[in-house]
Amino acid sequence: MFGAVRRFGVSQALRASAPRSLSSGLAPQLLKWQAPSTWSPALARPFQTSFPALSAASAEAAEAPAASEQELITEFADLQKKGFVDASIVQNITSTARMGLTTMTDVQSQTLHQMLRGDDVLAQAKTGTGKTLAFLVPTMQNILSDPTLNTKQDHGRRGQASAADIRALIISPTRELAEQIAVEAMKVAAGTGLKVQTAVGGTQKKAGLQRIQRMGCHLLVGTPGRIKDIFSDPYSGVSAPRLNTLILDEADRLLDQGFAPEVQAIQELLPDPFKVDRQTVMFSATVPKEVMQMVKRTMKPDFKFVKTVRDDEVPTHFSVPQKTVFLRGYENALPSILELAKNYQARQQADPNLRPFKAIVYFNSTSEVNLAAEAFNNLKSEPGNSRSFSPLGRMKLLEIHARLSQGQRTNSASTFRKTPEAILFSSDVTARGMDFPDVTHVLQVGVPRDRETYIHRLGRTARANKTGEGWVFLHDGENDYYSERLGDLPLHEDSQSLPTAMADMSKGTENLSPATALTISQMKSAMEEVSPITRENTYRSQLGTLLQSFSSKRHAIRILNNLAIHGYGLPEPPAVSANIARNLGIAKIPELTIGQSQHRHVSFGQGSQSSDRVFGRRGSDRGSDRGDRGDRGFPRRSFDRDNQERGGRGRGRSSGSGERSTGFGERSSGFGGRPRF
Ligand SMILES: Nc1ncnc2c1ncn2[C@@H]1O[C@H](COP(=O)(O)OP(=O)(O)OP(=O)(O)O)[C@@H](O)[C@H]1O
Repeated sequence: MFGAVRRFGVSQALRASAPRSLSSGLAPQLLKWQAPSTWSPALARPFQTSFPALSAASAEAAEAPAASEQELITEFADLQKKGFVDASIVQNITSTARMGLTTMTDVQSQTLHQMLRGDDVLAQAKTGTGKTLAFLVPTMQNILSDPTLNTKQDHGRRGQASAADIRALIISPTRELAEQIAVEAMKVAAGTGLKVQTAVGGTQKKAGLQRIQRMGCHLLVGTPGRIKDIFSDPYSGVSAPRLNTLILDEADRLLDQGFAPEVQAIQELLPDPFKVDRQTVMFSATVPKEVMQMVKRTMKPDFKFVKTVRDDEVPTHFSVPQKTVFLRGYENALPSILELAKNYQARQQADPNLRPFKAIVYFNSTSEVNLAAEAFNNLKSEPGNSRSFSPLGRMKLLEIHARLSQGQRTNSASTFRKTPEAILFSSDVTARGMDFPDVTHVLQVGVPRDRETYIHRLGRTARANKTGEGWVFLHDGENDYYSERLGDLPLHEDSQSLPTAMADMSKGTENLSPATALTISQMKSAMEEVSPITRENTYRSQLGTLLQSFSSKRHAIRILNNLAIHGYGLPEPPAVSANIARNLGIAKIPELTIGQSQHRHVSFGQGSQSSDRVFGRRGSDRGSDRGDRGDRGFPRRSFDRDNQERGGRGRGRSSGSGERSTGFGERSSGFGGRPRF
């Protein structure tokens, strides 16, 4: 009987049993969580549900053979054979014409019974190990088994579903991830009659609501802002009076301070768990300690913690070489990336077994993403010859970040997904959960804001048992910050592969090898084609982020100034408003130019004598509060929480969701915003 064991009548023997070890050799850990000493019954009251009176389904459940529930199932086909999961679902997964999967991953096997049973589950497994299917399959099965949906009669023709039929809600921190989960859910649900709908920001709310009303919905996937919006709107026509499953994908992100208020608000808008029992499920590759407190407060006290990564094991994949390149200056970063791509292409031409170069390049601010994408798109194999081809041939060069419209974001993501050879310049909008096939390289410029960000970004490669490489590009001066955050990860310094990384960009190219000289000239020439306003604004936006990576602010500004001149080809470092300088605590640093600037086209080597006119005086915080207003194009507000539901250039904050707006240092994902509960 499909899903018969859900929620009801779970035997103590079953609860106490631990699963067998999997073939992977990893010792699986199933931790039955004890109510922590800090756990307060009053606080958790809504989640301490006494189980509802037995229904017809529960009577069936009581009869379900407990022994089979304990069995660790590792083949998808066995889910059907042993009566745990509906045949259509299993066929959708196993059929070679569809998903073509045979063996379950550790996290899929080890969460199955708890999920089917309706337990609260926290699952931690490495990136790219199939967590999405791990929560989708049992959740869908539970919906199919729900007696109140009268599924058996309706099976395969559940066209009459209504907008009030939502049984499961999946929340994801990003729009792209929500869409991706929904696409996977629809594949799994094909032919079952289950209705999957999405509710994400950046799309037309009204059209989405009408779709849900017209077609009905059993499983809703969305982003926090839009979900909250829908459930708090009495006129939305969409409600979930019988919702009994709440899933937080990328749970640690959803419980951090940027999202937690919205997620909590959503929980309050859901049916009273005293009246409608609710299973809460959380999945992520990372569960930092500080998030555990929040998890404990959100889940039932006896929730199950399924962990397929050992405490003493590094959380990244062994199969991914991870390299650190120390740069002479930040101006060497883009030429080094160009060199890496060209080198790989050359190797691939010689060795057809190598997969095409498909890389994601992460930066810590959206301005950097935009600048890098523009510069790479301007590349010419013969510097200065606009008719020459790109040195990267036909490689697609894409960008994605929150300052693009949702349409542009979706377009970039889907083009990157289907293009074999491409570079995606990205903010953290794609760092979590995105399943782009065949990514060969993940490159990170600058120290990521925290260890979790590094792990999730790196996880965009080497998914589903494939291989890949990770590279981090840093300035020498960031070493302390780097060691503090990533010191325990298996990163190895590579000082050989990329000579461009250590070239002195302030000098001519005479003493460099022809290949290095050409790469640098190509990059400098491409950068000159980018508008000076874009380059200047990128400098300003980097101030806030870079200052946090260096112990000496003055040192950071010198490094940034070198980048402005030798990397961005500006005649001198752009002026920064007095207000911003004061806020950042750098107003007294002599190397900082304070004031407003006028732009005109400039190119490498023109030097400061041909500089933009600078108003205000160097190293002074004089000037006025108007300073930042006068900086044309200055990113006035942070587009942090980059990976969230906002879209559209320059739109203001649309909800009180904890979005951090600092007005400077638009680090792409809320730098420093670790959750504190
Ligand atoms: N049992 C399986 N066997 C082989 N491939 C699988 C299996 N389950 C899922 N996959 C594939 O593995 C890829 C990664 O899956 P998924 O996106 O669910 O990973 P994840 O663990 O959620 O990763 P992340 O932590 O990055 O969110 C997908 O392409 C998916 O189709």
